[in-house]
Amino acid sequence: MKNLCILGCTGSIGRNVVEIVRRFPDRYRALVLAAGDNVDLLSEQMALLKPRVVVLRTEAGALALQRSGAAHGVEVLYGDAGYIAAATHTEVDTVVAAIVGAAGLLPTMAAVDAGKTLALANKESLVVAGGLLMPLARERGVDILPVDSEHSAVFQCLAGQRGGDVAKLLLTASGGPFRTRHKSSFDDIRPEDALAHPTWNMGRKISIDSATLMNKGLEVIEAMHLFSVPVEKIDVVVHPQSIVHSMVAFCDGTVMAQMGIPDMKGAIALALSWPERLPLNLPLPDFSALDMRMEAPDLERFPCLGLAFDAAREGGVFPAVLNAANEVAVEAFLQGRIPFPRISGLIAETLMATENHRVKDLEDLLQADANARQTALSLIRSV
Ligand SMILES: NC(=O)C1=CN([C@@H]2O[C@H](COP(=O)(O)OP(=O)(O)OC[C@H]3O[C@@H](n4cnc5c(N)ncnc54)[C@H](OP(=O)(O)O)[C@@H]3O)[C@@H](O)[C@H]2O)C=CC1
Ligand SMILES: CC(=O)[C@@H](O)[C@H](O)COP(=O)(O)O
Ligand SMILES: [Mn+2]
Repeated sequence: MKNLCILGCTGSIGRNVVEIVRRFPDRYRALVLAAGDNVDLLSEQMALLKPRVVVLRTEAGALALQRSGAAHGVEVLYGDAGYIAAATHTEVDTVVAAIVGAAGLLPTMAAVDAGKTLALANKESLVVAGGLLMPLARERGVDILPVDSEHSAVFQCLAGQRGGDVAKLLLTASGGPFRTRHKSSFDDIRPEDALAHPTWNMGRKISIDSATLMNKGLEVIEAMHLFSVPVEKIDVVVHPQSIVHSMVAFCDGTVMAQMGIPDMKGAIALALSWPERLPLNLPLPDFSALDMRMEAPDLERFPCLGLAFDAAREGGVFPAVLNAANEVAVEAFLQGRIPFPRISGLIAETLMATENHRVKDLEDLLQADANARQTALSLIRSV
């Protein structure tokens, strides 16, 4: 039996984890559930899973949960200290990191520091602080098992292989909802258009990231850290059907691909059960009916991907700045405050306004993140 702490239990990934725990109750126990603000869904999950500890983002949320009566006999925590206590709980074996954005960084780092196995969905943690998180994981002997579908694919293709034999990581991208749309109409894109992902059903922030191709850019940086591969050895290939989840090319010309239908339960279950596989029995792709395409990404229409490659090459605090500016820009687009093409413009201008430097420590990164948010916000206000 594995005791889990599910950070971000009320989100798209979190709800899939809850489904898996309910399907395999003899293998997994949700000892800790950590939500953001969704008290109602957390209450429902508590009734089903009977956790021992729950966490909400604010004291008001924690009080609302307590007043509802749903938390009888359950320890209720809140805020940063609550998430960190949850992620380091002595009886937890595996922490599922599925909070969205840089908000997931501190509990993810705390989990690794406490020696917990990490099932990592929160790619922003690695984008912001991969240079600190990976050495800490090595020092603590912690396994980081990727939940992100591309990284799960690469992880599976690399299993049993020698790192020195890897020629390229080939990350697939769906291309998002605007893959074939002409740039001249990008100003007309509404949030609901950008949220309509063609193949995956995901949370709001990552859906917008997929539409700008920033998701793939973040994933390039995530892959660099997870697999200790230089950015020059990572390529992005657009594959609109999302059946090939990613590929690895080896020095002999062999290319290994991992495939399956676009359903996150596959990658989540593997991260929880590795090196075993759970009898999930997801439907197989219908290969005889499939018209699988691959094409190059268009960096002219989707500049976010180029910005992320540049930040990866530059290193220092730039990946953290890229991420912070992107979070601000995506939120502003979702609120209708900026048009779609302005997302990449804001990120580029925030990077240009930042003097890059080597990362000293976590404090330094948090400061770079805060400064970038300020810069991006003031650029929005100045229009
Ligand atoms: N969805 C997917 O298929 C995939 C997601 N990922 C990654 O997984 C992570 C989660 O994505 P996804 O599930 O789509 O996101 P969602 O927006 O669906 O869920 C986000 C979760 O984080 C919680 N949360 C949000 N803000 C905070 C905060 N400030 N403090 C604490 N908790 C917070 C939310 O709580 P509440 O709702 O209660 O407020 C919710 O539980 C992201 O990093 C994403 O890039 C990676 C691959 C695929
Ligand atoms: C499911 C998953 O891992 C997402 O990151 C997905 O890959 C997003 O789709 P895009 O390929 O459109 O970014
Ligand atoms: Mn992905």
